[in-house]
Parts: sequence; C-alpha cells; structure tokens
Amino acid sequence: MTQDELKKAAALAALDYVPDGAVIGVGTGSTVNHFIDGLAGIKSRIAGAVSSSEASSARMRAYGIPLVELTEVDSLPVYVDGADEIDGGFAMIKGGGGALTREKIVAAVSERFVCICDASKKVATLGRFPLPVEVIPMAVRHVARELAALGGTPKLREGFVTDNGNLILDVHGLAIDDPQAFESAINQIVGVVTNGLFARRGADVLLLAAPGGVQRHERG
Ligand SMILES: O=C[C@H](O)[C@H](O)[C@H](O)COP(=O)(O)O
Repeated sequence: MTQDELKKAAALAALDYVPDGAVIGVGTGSTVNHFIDGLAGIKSRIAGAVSSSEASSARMRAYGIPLVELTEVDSLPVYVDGADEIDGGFAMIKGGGGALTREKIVAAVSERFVCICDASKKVATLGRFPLPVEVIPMAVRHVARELAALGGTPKLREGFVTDNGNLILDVHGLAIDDPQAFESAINQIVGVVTNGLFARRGADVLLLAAPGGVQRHERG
C-alpha cells in the first residue's frame, strides 16, 4: 500500500467515531481530506462540522457539509485530525500544513481527539519532524533567537502566511523528551501565537494504518 492509501484507511476508520446528530470538529491536511471525502457520504447523519482551516472549510463546503462556527457551540463530542508525529504517550507534533492554531483551538473544546495517521508518523521521541511555531510577524526575529536558546534551529517557512495572517518558524534539530514542558516553555516566548506540540491536550484515540490493517489504540 502507498502512504496515501494508508492515510485513507486511517481516515475512513474514523467515520466509526462520528456520533449521529452531532456537530464534530474537523482538522486539516492530506489525511483529513480523505476523512472529509468519507464524511460527505454520511453528511445527512451529522448536524455539521467546525473546521480548523480555510482549506478544510472549502472542501466541506464543496460537499455541502454544513459548517458551524466555533462561537456557536460550547463543546464538540469528537475532533478528527492527522499529525506529523505522535509518540507513545499520544503527544503530537502538528502544523506541517500551517493550521496548528485553529486546530489547537478546536481540539481544546473537543471531548475526544481521534488522531488518524499512517504508521510512519509513530515515533519514540518527538522532534525529527521540524516543530512549527506560529509567530506574530513583527516578533519573528525575537522568537527565532529565543527558540535557538531552547536548543532548536528555527527556519522561516518562506512564502507562507497562516490563515490568521502570521508567520511560521519550523524548528529543526529537536529531541523532545518532555513534550508538555517544552510546549509550555515555547508558549512563554512573547510573540508566539501557538506551537505545534499537542501534548497538554494530546490524542485520546489513535487510528494507525499499517499494511496489515488499521490499529485502534486508546490512551491509557
Ligand atoms: O497543519 C496541518 C496539520 O497539523 C496536519 O494534521 C498535519 O500536518 C498532518 O498532515 P497530513 O495528514 O497531510 O500528513
């Protein structure tokens, strides 16, 4: 199976976690795109979706999936999203597509985070994938110096602006032994909007697609 076929298998397995009549949270990325394609087939079963990016909104709008603003709901029963890396404690690096801030907001109000991945995303230690950090533009050089002081090598994602009008620094050369502590440390840097560590609010369910099938793991 190709990596894309594995992503699709994980994504379609997540349809089992969509409650009837619910408004659900929907992430961003190539794996989630397969989920949205599957969701289109059961759209009459749900009340709507809160989107984490302009790209996912456009894809769902094209299918006629009703979009709901996060300001219209107090909580969501489930949030389905991919990851760039996930470790054994279900902490993740996300934001390879630059959608980390809205993803983290939607995840924060969701009762259950269902992470959909192909098996290449499972790692022992987070950090081989460069950690995305969304930054207010005027702070970019300050934040880069502070990230270097924390031990990483930040590189500006050239020609990229987030849905929120900000910049992304991708931090290379990390081996993150304590994801929750590192997530908090980066959040203390003035000018940082969000960092791509989802450790304080990690995944609850991991649907990991390997050539032998989709493994279903629950946290704890
Ligand atoms: O900003 C993008 C998101 O965090 C994605 O969930 C992540 O980058 C994984 O993307 P993909 O499913 O394309 O590998």
